[in-house]
Amino acid sequence: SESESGESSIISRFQQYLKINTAQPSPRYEEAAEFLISEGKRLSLESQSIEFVEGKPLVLLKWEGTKPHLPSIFLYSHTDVVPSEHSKWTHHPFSAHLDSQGRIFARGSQDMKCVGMQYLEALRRLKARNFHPLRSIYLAFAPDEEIGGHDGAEKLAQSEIFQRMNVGVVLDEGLASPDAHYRAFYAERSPWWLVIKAVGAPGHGSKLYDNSAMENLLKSIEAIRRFRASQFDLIKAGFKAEGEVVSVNMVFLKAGTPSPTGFVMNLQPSEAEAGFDIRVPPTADPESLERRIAEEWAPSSRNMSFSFKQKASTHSKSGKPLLTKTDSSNPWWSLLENAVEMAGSKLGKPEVFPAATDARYFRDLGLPAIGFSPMANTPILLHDHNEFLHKDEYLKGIEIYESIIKAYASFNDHGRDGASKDEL
Ligand SMILES: CSCC[C@H](NC(C)=O)C(=O)O
Ligand SMILES: [Zn+2]
Ligand SMILES: [Zn+2]
Repeated sequence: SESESGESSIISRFQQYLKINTAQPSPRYEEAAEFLISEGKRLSLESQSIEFVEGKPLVLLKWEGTKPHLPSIFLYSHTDVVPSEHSKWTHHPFSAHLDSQGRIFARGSQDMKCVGMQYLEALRRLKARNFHPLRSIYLAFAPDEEIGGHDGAEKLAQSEIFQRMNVGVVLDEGLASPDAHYRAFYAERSPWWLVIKAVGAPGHGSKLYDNSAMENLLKSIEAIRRFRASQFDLIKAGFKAEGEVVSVNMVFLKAGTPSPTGFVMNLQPSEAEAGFDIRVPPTADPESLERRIAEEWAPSSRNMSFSFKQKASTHSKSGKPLLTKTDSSNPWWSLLENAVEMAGSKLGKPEVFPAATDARYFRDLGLPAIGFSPMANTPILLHDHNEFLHKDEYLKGIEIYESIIKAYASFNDHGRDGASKDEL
């Protein structure tokens, strides 16, 4: 109806979703699921709420195609958001405040409640225009992306439900673009969360001797910093994009002998630890990085050991790097590019997502997955204070998805995309 398709009701539905506090570590998943299912029903979509893990519903909506045997279109989003420091925001992060400039402030406005609602709004428009998809369209609203996706996307990807969906292509989140081009991601860097530990003889704080735990750890930190600088230099010189180098950042340091007043100042401790968030692009050689860690960063010859808190693989089980093709062998990429152009916009150069998204679970199955959040002319504010999205960008994004979904759901290459599944 006119009232449902008007700008103010579109924005108010977005605000309604944003106001549901789904922040980790205790997201209100039930409330979000209830809202999404009722929205799905208003659009006459088939809906189900799946609890792979109790209390963590994943909402799955379906618009059946007229050729339901063709591989389906899978529109993915996560419902959880990261926590926020309320006092540092100009508007409360769950108020979804619309300011006089048209900006909507909320945690999740960019990451990624915008995308989830834009999918729904695009379907609403397609239905209003009497569009009939050839391929079935699935929408998933999944829990727990922000804490690794193990109880959400990972379980879905491994489920029989997912197999039966016969997915041909996956859309998941991307990043905002400060310029007029939209960004699209064909791969992502794999997180390796490394902890290195040094041990050494304790001793008097005044004594110079070799092989103390602190000295051993510092040698590693120096080597790691040199490597970090070499990678960062490639970006600074313009040779590589952010997602194309190995990033290493120290995220904790743990050493010293505690005392009631702080730390004991004249004792060299016998243990010292440091943690690093490392991100490995799919084009890097993971074995050479592993060797570097074992031989230079945590060599047992220097009384060091290491472990991983997380070590996502850069390659599939069959040994292929986890990346979605962007050349002519992947029709979904050019369909996306064309659909964005049809809607009057442009895509930038294909990129590697610098962090991790749930798309990795679907690429791991051999499926083409594209990271795309239609936010142009927008500062990148995911996980930041005062995350916002301008309402005009949000509305434009709906048109973009309308164009993409129409192209994807109408694409008929006579079943060949099903056969090429293994090639990503
Ligand atoms: C390994 S699960 C953590 C996922 C998180 N994703 C984003 C987009 O911030 C990250 O890359 O740290
Ligand atoms: Zn996200
Ligand atoms: Zn996030």
